[in-house]
This record gives sequence, C-alpha cells and structure tokens, in this order.
Amino acid sequence: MEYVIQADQLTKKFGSFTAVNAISFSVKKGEIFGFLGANGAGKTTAMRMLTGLSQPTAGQASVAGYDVRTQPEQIKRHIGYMSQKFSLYEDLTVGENIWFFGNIYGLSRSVIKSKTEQLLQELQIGSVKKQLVASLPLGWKQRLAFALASFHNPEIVFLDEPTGGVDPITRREFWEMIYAAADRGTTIFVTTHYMDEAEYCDRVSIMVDGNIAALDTPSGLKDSFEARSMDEVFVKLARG
Ligand SMILES: Nc1ncnc2c1ncn2[C@@H]1O[C@H](COP(=O)(O)OP(=O)(O)OP(=O)(O)O)[C@@H](O)[C@H]1O
Repeated sequence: MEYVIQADQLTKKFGSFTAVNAISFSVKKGEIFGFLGANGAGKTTAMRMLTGLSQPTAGQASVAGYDVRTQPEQIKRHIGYMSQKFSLYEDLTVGENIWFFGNIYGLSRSVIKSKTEQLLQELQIGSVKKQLVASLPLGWKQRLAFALASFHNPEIVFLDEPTGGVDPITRREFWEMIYAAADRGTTIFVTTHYMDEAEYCDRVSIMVDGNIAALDTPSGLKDSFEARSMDEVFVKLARG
C-alpha cells in the first residue's frame, strides 16, 4: 500500500491552547480523503501543517514522501492547494489567471499554451477566456480554481471548503472534477461542511476539539454510529 500522507502524533499549540492534538492517520495514493469537523475543530490548522505553511509543535508528518518539518519547500512543489478564499485574481481575465499560475509553477510558454487549451476545453469555458474572473458565476470560479491548483499535475491536491456557497447541483459538478483527478491517480484531501460531499469521499475523518474522533468509510461510520446519514454521524459525534 502506497501512502502519500502520513501523520504521526501531529500537534499544534498556540500558547497553552492545543488546536491540533497529536493526530495520526494515513492517506493512500488516489484516495479521496474527507477531513471534517465543526468550526474551530482544527482542520485548517492541520491542513496548514500538512501543506508546509506552518510548523508543527510536536509530532511529525510526511507528504508526498517529504517531511513537513524539514522539507516544506519540496512539499509545496508536489502539492496543489485551494484555500477557502481561492487564489484567483478577480481583476484578471480567465486567460491571464491561467498564465499567471503557469508562470508561478515555472512551466514553459509552450506547455502553458497547450495546457491552457486543454483546460478551457475540459471546463467548457473557452467562451469566457477573455472575461474578467469577477464576472463568472461562483461555481465556475471554483472549478477554475481547482483546475489551477492541479495545473502542475501535483500528487496531492488539498481543498479547504472548495464548494462554499453553491447549490448541490453545482457541488456535484465540482465533484465530477475531483473524481476525474482521483481516477488519474491524484490524491484528494478535502475539508467540507456539506454532508452530501462527505458521502462522496472514500474515507472520512471527523475532528472534534483538535482530536480525530472517528475515521472510516462513510458506510463504516454510519454502521458504527447506527446512523442513517453522515449528518447523523456528525451530530452524534459533535454532541459527544
Ligand atoms: N494563529 C492562531 N493563534 C491562536 N489560535 C488560533 C490560531 N489559528 C487558529 N487558532 C485557533 O485554533 C482553533 C482551530 O482553528 P482552525 O481554523 O484550525 O479550525 P477549523 O476546523 O479549520 O475551523 P473552520 O471550519 O472555521 O475553518 C480555533 O479555536 C482557532 O481559534
């Protein structure tokens, strides 16, 4: 079994407050791993450590084979990251955003050009290439942000609440892109508040107050909590 994320007793304290409390888990290559928890449970803090943006206080983790403590720069080159406030430039056109990201990732002009055409075709947004990103519907922006987080073919893509504020059908369209990426072997690590999305994951971990309180497949979790839906699992866990 090839694990692309391994966390061992990973911990983050802010002063005397423990935001992430010695969490341990592994994620397999090509897996869609859901990282759930109520507001303030510690998801973003854990994700920032895994993406090399923040140093752990204790414990360790490896991501794409690199150590989060000593090799954060290598990690950043091997992952994609889509944050809650995704990183598109609203005042640039779709085409300009694609060029901008291609340059950041250090891709050559010819590679950017061919990948741009491919991306516009896949997303079916060729008609808006010259439009400002600000003018696009939110669902389109989210799909573009995901495509750009994956533009350099990273091994793992981290998504922090990628589908906030859109309806279930638009979320479903976004998830079609996630499935396609996972089919190509990309590992997906995704935080979400939406329980329909939790059902789409291969495995789900649920954080409560800095701890991983449960981790299993959606059906395994429903069985062990005698719940009919992930919503019910979540409520039972959050209530303790
Ligand atoms: N830089 C910081 N300094 C002090 N406390 C922090 C800092 N960053 C986060 N925290 C605290 O750590 C806890 C976990 O925050 P975190 O943002 O990781 O939660 P979350 O699960 O991602 O929540 P959300 O769903 O709201 O994004 C919160 O109580 C938060 O106030």
